[in-house]
Amino acid sequence: MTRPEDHPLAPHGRIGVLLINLGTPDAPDAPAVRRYLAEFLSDRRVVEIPPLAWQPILRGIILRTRPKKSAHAYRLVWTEHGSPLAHYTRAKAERLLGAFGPEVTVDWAMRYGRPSIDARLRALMDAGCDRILLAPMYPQYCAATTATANDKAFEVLSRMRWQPAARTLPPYHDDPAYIAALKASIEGSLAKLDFTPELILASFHGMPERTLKLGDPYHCHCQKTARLLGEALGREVRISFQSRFGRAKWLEPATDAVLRGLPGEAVKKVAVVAPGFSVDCLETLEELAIRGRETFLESGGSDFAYLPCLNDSEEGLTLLRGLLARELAGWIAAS
Ligand SMILES: C=CC1=C(C)c2cc3[nH]c(cc4nc(cc5[nH]c(cc1n2)c(C)c5CCC(=O)O)C(CCC(=O)O)=C4C)c(C)c3C=C
Ligand SMILES: [Fe+2]
Ligand SMILES: [Fe+2]
Repeated sequence: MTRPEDHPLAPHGRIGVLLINLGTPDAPDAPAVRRYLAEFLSDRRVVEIPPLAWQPILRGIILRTRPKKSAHAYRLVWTEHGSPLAHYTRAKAERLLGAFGPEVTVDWAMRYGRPSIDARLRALMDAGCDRILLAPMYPQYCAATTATANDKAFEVLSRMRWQPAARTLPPYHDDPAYIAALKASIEGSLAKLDFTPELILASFHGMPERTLKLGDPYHCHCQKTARLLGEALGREVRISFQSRFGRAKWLEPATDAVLRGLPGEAVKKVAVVAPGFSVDCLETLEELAIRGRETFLESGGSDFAYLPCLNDSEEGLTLLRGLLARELAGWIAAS
């Protein structure tokens, strides 16, 4: 492995930024989804059941039944560039290359699946980086997302004799720049609709309710984002939680139940947004834009729109540039 002092392009060391997202299967078929789910659902930050009790359920039931069903859902959203989650995450990294000057390189990795955090951290070091900003792509902190991404990166570093310096991007759920980016993106999308929604529903990924009682700030972060977004837009933004998994009680209200109930409250026209997802993925494009629409229209709604995530839009990139520049400021000034 090349070390900073012998890298031909970077005699004084370079700075790396690693955008980290959740991960996604390599292909929309059952074997690839099974490999992905086996890694994801074996993470003790995600499923907090002791492995002796959980692994038999995971291997015996879930990994036998879910991959086929999920692969079908993935096929509905798969693009010519592959999985939307990977495509947009890569696009963000590519479009940020050069944004912080010649000393800073930007790369991307996935917590589960490929490209792995291990491989991309080593690639950054091979390119001469001796300072690395780890940037989990989650506005709201959650142990099941933010913490496990950082854990994995530090686990990789823990095996190195000579580590780079590392820091992590904090959550940005209430950052004015994030709220402003959401507002601009949502207003742009609303302007293109051929109907006027009576309500904006902000759907966040769910979590077991127990994690709230154990002190995870995720639920509070989501509530604050939704409140600030409503204030910025000057209209009601209702919150809900999607993607329930397993039998435990999850955060409520559930997105599908809210969509089913809205027409009964005389809300017939709805726009759904997913501010917790930095990029569109299975959970937004299939669960919200396809199944959510069906649920709402079958329940008596007349008009439904799913508004896209920030993805690699100008608003999204301006936000990310600002967030990352703030973390890099000390390093760039010093190097
Ligand atoms: C115990 C199970 C799960 C917890 C806890 C969980 C938390 C959580 N997840 C995200 C973001 C994403 N999840 C995605 C897919 C997905 N999530 C779970 C389960 C839990 N998530 C499963 C089983 C799956 C796979 C799909 C399926 O079989 O239903 C994705 C999309 C990935 C993609 O490839 O597009 C995202 C993104 C957050 C933010 C979160 C906690 C806050
Ligand atoms: Fe999830
Ligand atoms: Fe889902």
